[in-house]
Amino acid sequence: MALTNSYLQGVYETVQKRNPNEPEFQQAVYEVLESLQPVVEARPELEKNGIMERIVEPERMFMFRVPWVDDQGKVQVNRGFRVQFNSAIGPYKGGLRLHPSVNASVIKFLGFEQCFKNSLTTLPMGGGKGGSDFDPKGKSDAEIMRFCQSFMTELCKHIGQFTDVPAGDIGVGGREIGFLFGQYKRLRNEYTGVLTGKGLSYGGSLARTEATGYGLCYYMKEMLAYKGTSFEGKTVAISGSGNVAIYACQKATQLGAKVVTMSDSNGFIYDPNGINLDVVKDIKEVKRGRIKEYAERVPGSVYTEGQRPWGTKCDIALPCATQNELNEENAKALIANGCKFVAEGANMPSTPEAVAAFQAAGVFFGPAKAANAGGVATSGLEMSQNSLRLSWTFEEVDQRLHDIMVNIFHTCITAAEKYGHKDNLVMGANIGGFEKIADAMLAQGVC
Ligand SMILES: NC(=O)C1=CN([C@@H]2O[C@H](COP(=O)(O)OP(=O)(O)OC[C@H]3O[C@@H](n4cnc5c(N)ncnc54)[C@H](O)[C@@H]3O)[C@@H](O)[C@H]2O)C=CC1
Ligand SMILES: O=C(O)CCC(=O)C(=O)O
Repeated sequence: MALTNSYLQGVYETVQKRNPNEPEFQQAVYEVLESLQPVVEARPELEKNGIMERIVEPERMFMFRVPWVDDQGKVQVNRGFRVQFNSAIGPYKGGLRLHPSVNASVIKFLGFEQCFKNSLTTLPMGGGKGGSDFDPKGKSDAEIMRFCQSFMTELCKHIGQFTDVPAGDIGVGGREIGFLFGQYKRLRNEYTGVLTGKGLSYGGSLARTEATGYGLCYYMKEMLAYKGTSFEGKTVAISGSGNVAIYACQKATQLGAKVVTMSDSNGFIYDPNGINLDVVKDIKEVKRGRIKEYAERVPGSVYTEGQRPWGTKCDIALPCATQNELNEENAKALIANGCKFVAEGANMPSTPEAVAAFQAAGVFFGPAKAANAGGVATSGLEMSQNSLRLSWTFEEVDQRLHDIMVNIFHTCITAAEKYGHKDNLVMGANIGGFEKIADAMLAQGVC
């Protein structure tokens, strides 16, 4: 599909002019505007009230200096960001990413996507995102702590449990959230649910660690059931070996599939016997090492340097590493190898050309903002538990996560069908996420 609606073309041209040199942000906006064409045509009040012009412009974004001292006593300086994109349906909510590739474009694309994702969960959360170009790779625990404390020293002026609630993303897990929480508490002298993904001893939720990967598999389970099949006996290719990839691998295996690949930014491993997650967790969560060590430890597995896993024969692909990690050529290789189902665990891992290739070949494709919404949904459940001053059991949180993912799938199916694009989950996710935000913006006047 192309962007042919003249109103939306104008909105997109303004985005290009206002955000030059921001390819990821432009890519994310283009896809959403493309999907929303039938909605804008059916609902003239959206144009009259400037909803589209407003929804593509962040409410607020700030950038700040993050100075910290390394283990040699030298001062280092990184750049911090937070975008507070849209608060129509709740306080800003979204993760913090620590990776050298972080810049304004990456943070804005992630914040924009987060608005629609959070809306799909049905929980009251607006969209935000943040991070820094700090590279945690090879840093000591003490360096990570000093960086996190410096980052929070500025961030704490702008967030709060009713304003903006950050969480983890690439490079931010339990260790970092702990350091960030400690510094917020110290500076603000308040003990509140200002972050999610917290440790269980200080207000975290059971199942938040597993939630994005598990949620991805619950979404895929519905995709498979809709087409009359299941995970049982299927071969799955996963990219990444971080939080999302690890728990996607665990749940897919529990549901009867065999996961044969995982990766990191250096290369991928192939294990024809099914990935041994204990080994991956030891490498990635304990030793913080590289995935190639897996092939050194597990007989029969192979490591391929400098490649992604998409040339592997599989029924299901779950990209769980990073944006634009699966291009048109990769999509064609997956299709040629018999892959029939794809759901995105990472944010925007497939390029637009890859998505088009999947859809043209009849591959059932679940986009990130629906398929990986289980993480933020469970963050929403962590916020609920913090407000209630109660903790739910693992089973209770997992059941709620499951039900939310099933509901998101059916929201996508219904929204796509309503606007004449049956089974197009990209259209369904964008439309389903958009309508609640648009209705809230219309109700709240020009703001
Ligand atoms: N953690 C969460 O709850 C959620 C994460 N996501 C998305 O899932 C993806 C993965 O995040 P996490 O697992 O949390 O992060 P993580 O830091 O635990 O793991 C990131 C993984 O991606 C790999 N990676 C990073 N850059 C890469 C590159 N350029 N090429 C290949 N691999 C690369 C890393 O080696 C690692 O395996 C990201 O796109 C993130 O935005 C989406 C929803 C929620
Ligand atoms: O749990 C959260 O608040 C954010 C998760 C996240 O960053 C994402 O959904 O991309």
